[in-house]
This record gives sequence, C-alpha cells and structure tokens, in this order.
Amino acid sequence: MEYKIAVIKGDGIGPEVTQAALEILDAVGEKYGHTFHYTEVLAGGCAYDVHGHPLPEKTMEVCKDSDAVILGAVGGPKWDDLPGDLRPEAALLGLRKGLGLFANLRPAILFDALKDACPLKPEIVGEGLDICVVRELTGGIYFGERGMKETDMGMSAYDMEVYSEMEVERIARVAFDMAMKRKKKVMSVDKANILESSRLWRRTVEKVAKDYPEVALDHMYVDNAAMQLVRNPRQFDVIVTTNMFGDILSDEASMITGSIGMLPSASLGEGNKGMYEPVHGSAPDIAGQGKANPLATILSLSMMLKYTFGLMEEAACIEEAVMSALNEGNRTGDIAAEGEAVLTTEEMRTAVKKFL
Ligand SMILES: NC(=O)c1ccc[n+]([C@@H]2O[C@H](COP(=O)([O-])OP(=O)(O)OC[C@H]3O[C@@H](n4cnc5c(N)ncnc54)[C@H](O)[C@@H]3O)[C@@H](O)[C@H]2O)c1
Ligand SMILES: CC(C)[C@H](C(=O)O)[C@@H](O)C(=O)O
Ligand SMILES: [Mg+2]
Repeated sequence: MEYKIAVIKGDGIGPEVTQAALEILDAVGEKYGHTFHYTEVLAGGCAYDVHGHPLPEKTMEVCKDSDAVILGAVGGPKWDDLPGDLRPEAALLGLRKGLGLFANLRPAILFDALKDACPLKPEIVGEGLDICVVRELTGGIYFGERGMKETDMGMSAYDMEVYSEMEVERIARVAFDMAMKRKKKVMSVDKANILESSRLWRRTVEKVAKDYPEVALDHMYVDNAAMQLVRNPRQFDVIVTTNMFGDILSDEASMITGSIGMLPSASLGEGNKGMYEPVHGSAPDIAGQGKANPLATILSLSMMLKYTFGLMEEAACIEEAVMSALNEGNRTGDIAAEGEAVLTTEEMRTAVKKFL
C-alpha cells in the first residue's frame, strides 16, 4: 500500500529524532511492502525564520491533504520574545485545532529493561506498568479568551478556561472506549473543588460513564493526582483530563518510564487522520549534539501505523524492536545508568533497526 504523510521536523532536536524515526519507518515499509510518501513542510521557529509565520498556509494545506502528520518538536529560546501568535508553539496549537485533533493519547509504559532508569522504587512500579493519559487537546485554557488590561494594580493578564459539554463528552468517550480494551478503569482528573469548568467536566464524565457500566470511574483532584502518580502509579489505567492538566501530568508520567525521551503520542480526531509526535520538546540544551533519545518519536510512528493505517503487525514490529534494543542494553544518555555506555541518536536508531 501507499501512504501520504506530512513531515514537520521542527526545531532543536526535532530534525534529529524525526530523521531517525523516518528511517525506521522506511525499513518497516520495505519489510512489509508499503511505501510511505513524505512531504516535508515547515512549522515552528524554522518556519517563522523563512516565512515570517510559524504555521504557513502551505503547511496546513499539505497536512490536510495527508493521511497523517509526523512532528518532531517546535520552539526554542531564539523565538521566546515573539508575540504569542508568532511563537513556534502557536503552530502546534494551530495544527491541533485546524486538523480537529481533540484527543491526545499519551501512553506511559515502563519497559522491563528500563526499571533502573525509573526513579521510583521497584516495589512501587512492580511489573508491566502501563498508564494511558487521554488529554483533551483543542479546548480549555489553551484556547480560551486571553488578553491584557490596565488595572489599578498595573497591567493584568488573563487566560480563560472554557469547556463545553460536547468537548468533554467526546474526550470522555475516547477514554472509556480505550479503558474497555484495557483494565476497564478510568480516572478523571480535574479541579472541581475550585473551577466551574471542572464541575461541568465531572458531571459530563459521570453522564458518559452510564454508557459504560463495565468501566470503573473515579475522580481525583489534579494536585492529588500529581502526588499519587509517584506514590502509587499502579492504581491508574486510563487517566482522562483537560488540556493543561494532561500536559503537566504526562510529563510527570514520562519519568515513570525512565525519561521524557521515551513517551510517544497520538493526536486524533473524528476520522483516521492523526498527528504523531513525541511528548518532549525541542530540548535546546542538547540540540545538534546527537544526544537526543529517538525512541519517543519511533514509538509515535508505531502509534501512527496502528491508529491511522490499521497496520497492527507493523506497529508491533516497531514496539518489539524497541524492546529488543533496550533488552540488549542500548541506551542514550537520558536512560543510561551510571557507567553504562551512551549511544548517539543515530546509534540508537541503528540498534532498533537491527531488530526489525
Ligand atoms: N511538541 C512540541 O513541539 C513541544 C513539547 C514540549 C515543549 N516544546 C518546546 O520546546 C522548548 C523546550 O522546552 P522544555 O525545555 O521545557 O522541554 P523539553 O522537553 O524540550 O526538554 C526538557 C528536558 O528533557 C530533555 N529531553 C527532552 N527530550 C529529550 C530526548 N528526546 N532525549 C533526551 N533528553 C530529552 C531536555 O534535554 C531537557 O533537559 C520550548 O520552546 C517548549 O515550548 C515543544
Ligand atoms: C509546546 C506546548 C504548546 C505543548 C503543549 O503544551 O501542548 C507541549 O508542551 C506538549 O506537551 O505537546
Ligand atoms: Mg508538554
């Protein structure tokens, strides 16, 4: 089969990890007889530098016309002083909203070989720890009204958290559908003791739960959830939460897997189209040094094969190759224990490729 994919390498370590992942995808294509056609387009800081805008129209057009989008990462200190709508991160929000990708799946799975890289005690993580954060991605405070105004205390700035029942209901359904294929447990995380938007969130999730009598639903305030994730992560199966809480909790959950360099993501909407990106950012501190862990991006492409193309065997092939490469002791700096040999991004890619 032939597949059309838009590729946005982005800024910082984005191009390094994306390149490594595309080489893995090509090798999988060769093995199973698929051709992946890539159209490379700019978004983020690099697009601002060339076109004066982080999300050029052409980029959006190509993404809309593709089956899937692969994104490395955007942003970096070079663009930090730009106004909000011209910052690289605005491109990310524009892509998510423009493509209708309201459901962000962020699986945090601790591979056996990485138990030493996980900062939690072995008895706390146990065997086969597997949590999936389902983050609402096109609403909430990221997309509410924002602005600045003069007050008698000087300038004040505001960002509004707004959720509609429709937005909460559709993300809740994604979480419950996912839980049905897993351990049938959903933890909805909010701040309903304070926020009106969270009270609507909670009521709506409760309503959706009635359609899933087999799934156990619990609620937790976000501050407690942040604590429980490190105290007893095994209590979680699927976590469903808002745009901002999901952003924060998924970075926290990534450390359970050993490193943010291990956490993949899929952003999905109503159809099959999806955007696939690692959870981490452009890591300016290690950019251009060959130090970045490409596994989060490689695993994101495995999610793409599964969710957009329905290629389950091919997706499993990538996951197994990653597992084998880790079992063989291959480590980038972020997941290496003291004294362990450290591979470059390219060496890690080669280690995975060997097991495809
Ligand atoms: N999806 C995205 O494009 C995305 C996501 C998060 C942050 N960002 C942007 O990236 C820039 C940097 O943000 P930040 O520093 O807060 O977060 P970051 O995720 O880029 O980096 C945080 C820390 O994790 C390390 N790290 C991240 N990815 C790694 C990898 N693959 N291998 C090894 N180490 C890795 C970095 O070196 C750094 O020490 C900012 O401009 C931010 O807005 C973009
Ligand atoms: C860069 C930023 C806008 C983005 C987000 O907050 O969604 C990132 O942190 C992420 O997790 O994808
Ligand atoms: Mg984030």
